[in-house]
Amino acid sequence: MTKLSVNINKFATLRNARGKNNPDLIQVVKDCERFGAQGITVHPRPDERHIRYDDVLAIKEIVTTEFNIEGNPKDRYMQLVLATQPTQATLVPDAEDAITSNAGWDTLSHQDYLKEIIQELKNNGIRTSIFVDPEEKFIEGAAKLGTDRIELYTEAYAEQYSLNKEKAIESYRKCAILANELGLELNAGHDLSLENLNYFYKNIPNLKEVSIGHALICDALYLGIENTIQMYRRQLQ
Ligand SMILES: CC(=O)[C@@H](O)[C@H](O)COP(=O)(O)O
Ligand SMILES: NCC(=O)COP(=O)(O)O
Repeated sequence: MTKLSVNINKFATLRNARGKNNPDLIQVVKDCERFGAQGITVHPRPDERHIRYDDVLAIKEIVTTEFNIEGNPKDRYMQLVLATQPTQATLVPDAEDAITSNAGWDTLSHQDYLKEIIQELKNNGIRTSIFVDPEEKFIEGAAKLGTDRIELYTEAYAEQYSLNKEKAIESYRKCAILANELGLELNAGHDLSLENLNYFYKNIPNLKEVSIGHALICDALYLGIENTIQMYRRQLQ
């Protein structure tokens, strides 16, 4: 089964626009889970422009599915993750001023750094995932880090899907097969949508989880959040 983890960052963007508490993220988490989300993802950024660090601690108190915290494992992220004890920490090498995540790890040149962080997270019982571009050398590098999972960064797939979906999936499928052979579990995310999700799911073996936010929230504006979550779940069948 491939689990759908709903990234709720964009609900927080909307809340922050008025500086009050509408929508209430605690209610959002409860409702997303009730409507079929099998996980909740957040990606707090240093400027707290959407999810805030104190949101993360509050969500942990009520989340009943898998809780996934994404971010660059600098001191503040590590303190937050260790205090929160989520199901999974997804490490993303994004710059402080990045509009959104825009690259995966070079798992070869950051071996020692990542190994140490992964070990610390695993010593605390937290599952780890490493955000990577679909390049075989980075999958091989990830397999030496001791991480439980990798998350394939799907922006390039999403971008190319409408032009040539067979070509768009090629490198992802190769990397997924390699990850399976090397004993790495597999997640995927970024710009997955109702348009491109099912083809990805059908072509990627043993996909454990997709985390989806931006497109899902945009769809929900038209289709409603309950219906939208159900529609995304159906793409994973
Ligand atoms: C790690 C990743 O793929 C990103 O998609 C991220 O979770 C989204 O972050 P923003 O919501 O800040 O764009
Ligand atoms: N890890 C990807 C994620 O959480 C959501 O990415 P997006 O759907 O907002 O692009």
